[in-house]
Amino acid sequence: MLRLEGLEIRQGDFELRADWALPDGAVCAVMGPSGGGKSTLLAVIAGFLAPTSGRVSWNGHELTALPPARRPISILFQDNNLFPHLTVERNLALGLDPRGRLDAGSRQRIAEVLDRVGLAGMGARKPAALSGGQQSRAALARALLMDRALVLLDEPFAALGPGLRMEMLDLAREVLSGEGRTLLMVSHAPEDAARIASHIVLVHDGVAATPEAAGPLLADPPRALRSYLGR
Ligand SMILES: Nc1ncnc2c1ncn2[C@@H]1O[C@H](COP(=O)(O)OP(=O)(O)OP(=O)(O)O)[C@@H](O)[C@H]1O
Repeated sequence: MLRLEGLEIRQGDFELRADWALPDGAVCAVMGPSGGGKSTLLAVIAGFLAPTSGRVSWNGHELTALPPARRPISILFQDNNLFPHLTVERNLALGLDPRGRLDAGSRQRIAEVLDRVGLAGMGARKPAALSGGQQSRAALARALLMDRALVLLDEPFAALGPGLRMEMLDLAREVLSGEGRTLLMVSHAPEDAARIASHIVLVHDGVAATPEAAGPLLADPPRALRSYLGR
């Protein structure tokens, strides 16, 4: 279980607090106005930014002082973070091993996940030879190979058209949250949350609020969420 205890983040004039836990297996959308602190919250959970005070823990183990690579977390951001000079297979190998070594076993596992995300046979291509949607699939495959219990997604599919975005959200839920992993996803689009989220964290006015069940919250949004949703 992801737990944020007495978390405080300060950057210049900006302040954000959070104090909650997220149930295992949740697909949680992080929503709120621009500049509210959604990406900052994910950066602290991932370990790219240290909080001013408070703790981040996973299943009772404190993560606050651990570097990103030692946290049980994989990350999927909008630019996909695929290395342009490496083949898809090599890019994925980096999800298995920091040096990206390839042996028969890793080749087999990579072929399996490529198949699972609909990219069978495309391992030898470089990212530039893939469409935007296929690049998103490759990044998803790498997150899947990393096999970490918590997956952070920061608007991973924002550059895709609406139909393809929904397809990728469905695929992300299907392949990433299938084995009890917890997903935390920043999104600007309420339809993304309505599509896959079990929970919503509303980030506004300096607070990342306790996760709430997505269905009731979207059906009867509080004022802060209403104005964000444009209702
Ligand atoms: N290094 C920094 N120093 C001071 N303030 C910063 C720094 N980095 C970010 N901020 C501020 O922190 C606040 C939160 O930014 P953040 O990117 O987390 O918001 P967001 O909710 O993800 O926004 P958006 O939806 O526009 O992506 C913003 O007001 C931003 O200006």
